[in-house]
Amino acid sequence: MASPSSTRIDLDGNPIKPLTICMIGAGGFIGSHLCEKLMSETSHKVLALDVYNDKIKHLLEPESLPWNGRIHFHRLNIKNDSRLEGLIKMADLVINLAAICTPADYNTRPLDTIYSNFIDALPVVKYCSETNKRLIHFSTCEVYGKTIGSYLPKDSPLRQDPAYYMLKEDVSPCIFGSIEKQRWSYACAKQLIERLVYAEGAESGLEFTIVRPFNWIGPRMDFIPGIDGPSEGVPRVLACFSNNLLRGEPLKLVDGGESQRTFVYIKDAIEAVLLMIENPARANGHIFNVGNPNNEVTVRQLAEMMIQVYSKVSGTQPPETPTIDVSSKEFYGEGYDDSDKRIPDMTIINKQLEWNPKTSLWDLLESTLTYQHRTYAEAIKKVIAQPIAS
Ligand SMILES: NC(=O)c1ccc[n+]([C@@H]2O[C@H](COP(=O)([O-])OP(=O)(O)OC[C@H]3O[C@@H](n4cnc5c(N)ncnc54)[C@H](O)[C@@H]3O)[C@@H](O)[C@H]2O)c1
Ligand SMILES: O=c1ccn([C@@H]2O[C@H](COP(=O)(O)OP(=O)(O)O[C@H]3OC[C@@H](O)[C@H](O)[C@H]3O)[C@@H](O)[C@H]2O)c(=O)[nH]1
Repeated sequence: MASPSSTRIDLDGNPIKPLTICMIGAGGFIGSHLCEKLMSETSHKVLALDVYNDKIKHLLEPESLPWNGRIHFHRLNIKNDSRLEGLIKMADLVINLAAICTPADYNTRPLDTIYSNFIDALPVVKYCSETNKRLIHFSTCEVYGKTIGSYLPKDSPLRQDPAYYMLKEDVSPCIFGSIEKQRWSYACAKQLIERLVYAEGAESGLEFTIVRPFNWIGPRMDFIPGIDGPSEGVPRVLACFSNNLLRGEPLKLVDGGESQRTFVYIKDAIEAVLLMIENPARANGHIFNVGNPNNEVTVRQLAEMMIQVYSKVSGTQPPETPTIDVSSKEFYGEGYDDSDKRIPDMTIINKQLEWNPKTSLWDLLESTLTYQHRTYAEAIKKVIAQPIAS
């Protein structure tokens, strides 16, 4: 690990000046890993904005930590807090991570989803544009929606042709379902804010980078229902399956678990974000896919792998019925729809930032499920042992 005090060098051999970064949504999954990286390996300062700070508490206290004074937490909701503009003005760079980004919310709370991903992000773009601050905005791979190939007949040989499924930033269309499929409220709001950021770049000279994460996973992702989140809450798939494994329940496969995803380890992905932060000349004006095209599985295969890995790291037997099928209507409610397949094209990020992911799916699941077991197994045991209130 590089010492924060040693001068860091960018990809073109120039020394990197310490920055003040205004990170909005710093208390979330990605934000917590990014703060950790910035504190342990760089000299940059972070103004960390969020409604919650549980996931970065270990960085904020005790005062004796080597990065004391380089990270300051500001508890605020960007919807309605006048301090936002002043904090952006204090920074050299703004990173916006704040969003509602759990699929269970997209069709059940579409208004909150659209407001969070579009309306609430507007002032951030506006202040950055007005005060000439560089912006790294977090979008999503969901802006691609479904692949072109998904509209071909099931047995069409063209489905094997990458031209029909590979997702390219500067070429692929954004294909969403009908308006009544409210699943796409999130993707559509993210697409519009991307277009706005891009237009501010074109018309007002905003220096921006847009990140499209492809299923980043790892420790601290979302919550375990009934332990550090609501009992009835539905997090993203890693936390759903972790919860099932911790409780010894079958893993639920939505619509047969046929959808395909590529998963990237959070620590690999954070390396890419650090390259963007420290190489503005190479990152500005670009939209980057950040994912691991080599880690593709169906959701069913992901479940099978997680069952095997969890059994290994916890020393427990897999559940007798390892998986069950549930309909999407039963699991997510009316208006759910899904992306069929998500393989990121890596040409642009390879060329601009020389970044490639390193960690295999098996290895990233092993370290993540070891963390899940250590963090939650005892708490789950206690909850299960409690008599149900009559
Ligand atoms: N994790 C992934 O694989 C993934 C994939 C695609 C896109 N993204 C995008 O990356 C970003 C971060 O995702 P994450 O996985 O860390 O999610 P997360 O939910 O863990 O983090 C988001 C953080 O933003 C905060 N936040 C939300 N609204 C806020 C508001 N109004 N004011 C202040 N803080 C607010 C939340 O409290 C939370 O801590 C999101 O924009 C998401 O859409 C993530
Ligand atoms: O218990 C579960 C949970 C989820 N799933 C399925 O697993 C797949 C992945 O689900 P996730 O919860 O990780 O969410 P998705 O990959 O669909 O979308 C995510 O990707 C990009 C980001 O912008 C967001 O974080 C989120 O929208 C979906 O096909 C979902 O239907 C299950 O089969 N069982």
